[in-house]
Amino acid sequence: MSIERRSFEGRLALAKELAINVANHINSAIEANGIAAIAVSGGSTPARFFAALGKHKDVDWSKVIVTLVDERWVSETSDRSNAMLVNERMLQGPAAIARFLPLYTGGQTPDDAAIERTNALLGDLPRPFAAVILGMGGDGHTASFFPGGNTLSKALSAAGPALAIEAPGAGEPRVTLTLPYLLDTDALYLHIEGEEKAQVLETALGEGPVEQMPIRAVLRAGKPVTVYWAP
Ligand SMILES: O=C1O[C@H](COP(=O)(O)O)[C@@H](O)[C@H](O)[C@H]1O
Repeated sequence: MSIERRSFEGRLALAKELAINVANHINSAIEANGIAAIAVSGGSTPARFFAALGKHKDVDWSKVIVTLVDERWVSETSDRSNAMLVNERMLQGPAAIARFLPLYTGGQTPDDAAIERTNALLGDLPRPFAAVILGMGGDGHTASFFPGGNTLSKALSAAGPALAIEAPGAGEPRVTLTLPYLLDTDALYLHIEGEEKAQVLETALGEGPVEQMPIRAVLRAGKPVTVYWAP
């Protein structure tokens, strides 16, 4: 495992520092390739980080593509939508001109046709990502790699880009980028907050099956991961 840990006294300080680092990765990718893509997580944790990143005036946001590592299969007007969080918190001010590629592409369920639409959209992404920022749930899921996921094994091994997944703890059906697709990135971060998640990470770093705590697939992939944590 190649894991660097960075701990902060407060969540705002973490958000600002993570935003500086991600902005630097974006700028390096733009300098090298003229364009940069990042994949971000949803849920509740990234809100402060999104706000901090979106304020960066040193980024040429017209050359940035933002997508999600995973999405709940709900419309962008739902308060469960990860896209809504990105739009409301990050894609404001300087970052409003960035291009956003959603994973939810309409319809009741992420059936084959819907995932085909998602994958067609993702075809516009430059590779590798400039940065991928993962989160983690209290059950050890990351992206939508949930314990008990009906397509978990494929999600952890397929080239991707995206596939549908359902799991008892996931709420709605979901779409997730696959692990190999996410690992094709210049920089990989895991952003977690709170004592409970610190404990979950400790457990995940120990021995045990990936199926029980799918975050282990990331931690064991051999790709350097920087963990950002604040209480
Ligand atoms: O459902 C999800 O949960 C995880 C963790 O979210 P948090 O609310 O505990 O921060 C998130 O990383 C993932 O993107 C999201 O879809």
